[in-house]
Amino acid sequence: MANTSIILRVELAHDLVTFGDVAAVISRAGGDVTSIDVIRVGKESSVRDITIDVQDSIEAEVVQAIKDLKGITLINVSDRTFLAHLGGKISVQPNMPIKNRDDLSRVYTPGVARVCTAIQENPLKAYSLTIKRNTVAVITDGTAVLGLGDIGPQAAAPVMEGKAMLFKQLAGVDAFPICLDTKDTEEIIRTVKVISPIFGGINLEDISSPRCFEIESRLEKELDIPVFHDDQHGTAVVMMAGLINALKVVDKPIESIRVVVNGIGAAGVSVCKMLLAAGVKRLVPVDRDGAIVRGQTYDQPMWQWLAEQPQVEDIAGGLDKVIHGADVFIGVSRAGLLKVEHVQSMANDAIVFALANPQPEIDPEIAQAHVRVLATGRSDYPNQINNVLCFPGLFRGALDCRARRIHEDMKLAAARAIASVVSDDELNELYIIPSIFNDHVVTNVRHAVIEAAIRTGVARRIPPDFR
Ligand SMILES: NC(=O)C1=CN([C@@H]2O[C@H](COP(=O)(O)OP(=O)(O)OC[C@H]3O[C@@H](n4cnc5c(N)ncnc54)[C@H](O)[C@@H]3O)[C@@H](O)[C@H]2O)C=CC1
Ligand SMILES: CC(=O)C(=O)O
Ligand SMILES: [Mg+2]
Repeated sequence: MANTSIILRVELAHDLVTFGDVAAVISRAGGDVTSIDVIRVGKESSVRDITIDVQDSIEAEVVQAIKDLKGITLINVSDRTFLAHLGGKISVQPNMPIKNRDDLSRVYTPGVARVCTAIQENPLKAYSLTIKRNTVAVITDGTAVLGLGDIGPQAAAPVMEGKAMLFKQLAGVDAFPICLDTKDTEEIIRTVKVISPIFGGINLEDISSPRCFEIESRLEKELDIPVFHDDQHGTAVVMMAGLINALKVVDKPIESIRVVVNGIGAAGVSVCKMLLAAGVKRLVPVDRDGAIVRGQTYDQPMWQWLAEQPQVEDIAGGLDKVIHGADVFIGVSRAGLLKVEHVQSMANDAIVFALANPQPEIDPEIAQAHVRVLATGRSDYPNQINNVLCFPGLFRGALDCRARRIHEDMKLAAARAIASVVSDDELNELYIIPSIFNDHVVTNVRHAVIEAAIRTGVARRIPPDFR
């Protein structure tokens, strides 16, 4: 269950109620008081801010319990998550102050004109004389935002701003959120192309499938900067890192396992591709109409591609049937689709990655007792498999070596680099994947990505630490 932190500003009438009464009511209703600030103390009443940790599902009950208390006036309720979003989460900062006319004439007209001309004569100079070398566009159309679905470009913005914050804080990359008010594939492709000159890379985000496949592959062909759909490949990379380590915990070789992937959308297709590239021999992709069966025909080109792969089983049926005997379940679908009976029917030492956000395919509290290794996309449980472990270091590496593109070798190298952050001594059921706050993650991913880019000839620059 998700917890939230709320701040209640209350006035207490001293002759009717004490703070002890208030704390007792909060505790009985299921909240935890984490701090109290005294705002004003008068003879007859006092005003305090009470910060309370509470599960989302009972927030309203806790607030109501306080309202019902005699002698209490509830002045305001603020939610710390909403407070953190006030005014947006990022801003643009100049790299130097403009203090006088001399500065002005250098950073702006007339001085700037000479720099413009230099770039016109040699476009590669854009990398040294503009923000291009360190700037990534985070582009969405708002059609598959987290597990919330098609909520539109404006509502998608807080997620894109969050990604931009993570890019900057974790890897020093300047990322800019761009929320497009169109769902038309051709219009999205054209828009991204025409805004691309200022960017060193394109991170596509939360664009629903199957349009995301066409959009990404066309942009990859038509642009000379890396284009990376994070929900596809970032997820697959981090899933792979977790699986490498989870398989060590259960001591099963990757060639022997049977894997069910639920939800063959953006993330699911890339997860399947990466599993095949890593050596999985028995794969069952499942979407809302049941398993994608080897040899059958599908309208969706990526499903058709999967149905042509020899490692995909020719078993038909829903999750109820195909999950029997599976060693690994990977969910990139929707909340609550994996039932406890499903997990109980899996092979011994089952591995379950329930990655749907914000609510996983199964409640971790319920699943834990029936599996050997459990991971979710959430930060409030152990083993968080989230693409944030990948995209900052991956783009840091791609920008530093001015990679033309990000290909499969670079992704697999990133997966291995993330997995390697957890040493064999540390590895256990509850620690298969490092924390995003582990400094080695970005450093190792960057290094592995640059190495793979140089080895495969897509790097246009050798960074100083590789010379
Ligand atoms: N933990 C992580 O890092 C990440 C998690 N995700 C999560 O994975 C989920 C899917 O994301 P995307 O692939 O971007 O979305 P998407 O919309 O492209 O794909 C979702 C797929 O699930 C399928 N689906 C819906 N109901 C189903 C059912 N009853 N049984 C089987 N499949 C069903 C849909 O038909 C679709 O193909 C979301 O919850 C998202 O938040 C996505 C990216 C990263
Ligand atoms: C984490 C992420 O990118 C998603 O859930 O869509
Ligand atoms: Mg996403």
